[in-house]
Amino acid sequence: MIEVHDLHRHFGGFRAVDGASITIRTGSITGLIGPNGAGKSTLFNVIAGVLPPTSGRVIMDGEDITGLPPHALFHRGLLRTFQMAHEFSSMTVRENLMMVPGGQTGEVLWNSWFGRKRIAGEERALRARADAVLDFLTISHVAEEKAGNLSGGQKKLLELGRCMMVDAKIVFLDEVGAGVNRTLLMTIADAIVRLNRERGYTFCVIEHDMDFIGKLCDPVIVMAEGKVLAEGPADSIMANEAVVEAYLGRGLKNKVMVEAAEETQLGEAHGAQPGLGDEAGQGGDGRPAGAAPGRRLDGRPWLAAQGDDPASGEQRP
Ligand SMILES: Nc1ncnc2c1ncn2[C@@H]1O[C@H](COP(=O)(O)OP(=O)(O)OP(=O)(O)O)[C@@H](O)[C@H]1O
Repeated sequence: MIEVHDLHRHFGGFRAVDGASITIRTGSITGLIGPNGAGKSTLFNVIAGVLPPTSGRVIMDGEDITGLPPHALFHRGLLRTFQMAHEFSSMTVRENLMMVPGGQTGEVLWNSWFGRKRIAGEERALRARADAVLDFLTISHVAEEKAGNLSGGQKKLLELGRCMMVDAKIVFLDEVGAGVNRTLLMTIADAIVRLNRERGYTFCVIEHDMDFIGKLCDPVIVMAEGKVLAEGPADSIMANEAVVEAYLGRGLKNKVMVEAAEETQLGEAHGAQPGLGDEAGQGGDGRPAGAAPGRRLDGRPWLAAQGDDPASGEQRP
């Protein structure tokens, strides 16, 4: 369990995190949502040791881990992935996975001369583990591909795979769905649920896609202006006036709600089935066909369903 007590992180006079207290229960998939600039990533960075807090405490399983560097947290099984995936682009996908566990015999020059047998044995074991991870994530077909050639969604799966190469206890995922097409988002969601149920991983997930949050996360914690605004099951959070207002402000909220009601009536008339797995096409604004507007509570447009990260023009194998 992670407990965050009255955490502050200020940048000069600006309070990016302003007295946030949260609990991440062991075995949960906890969602962390909030409008842009709410302080979600900063909170992640402080918990994961990327930034020191201005004040406050982070406790993991009863031990104070406040301010420990990322490598120390890594050894305790606490990992954080980033909005932008951090792969070694000129190495293959399998190699990216194989290099995650540290302390390999071959890293020492002396051993590379005199410990060849041991190194070969370790490499075989690592390769087998990497291949099992790729199989679990259903991306075995890209094992030999240079990681730089992967699509945005495949890079996110690779990040998850890196967490699986060590025995992670708790994984902080930052905007796992950003720039990812709906099909791969389903694969990522499925991998998260299986890692949670079958291997006992705890997750804390920042995500703007409310279908994704609603299907995966319990509880959902909402941040606004550096503070925790609300916490609870996804459906009650999405119906929470204060939460919708924090995202939209009252004028825009009313407009979006009227549009959402109209759109729902239209969707029902056409028998549309909104949801994460809806791949029947798209609405004119880029969201999947039948998905109600406002599923992104911040009102930003949906990404195109075809291909990941359309803006980046990334090449996919
Ligand atoms: N290193 C920094 N220096 C100064 N201000 C920062 C720094 N990092 C973040 N901020 C500010 O802190 C606020 C919170 O940023 P943060 O990235 O944590 O928000 P967020 O909720 O993750 O937003 P988003 O959903 O857009 O990623 C923002 O106003 C941001 O500009």
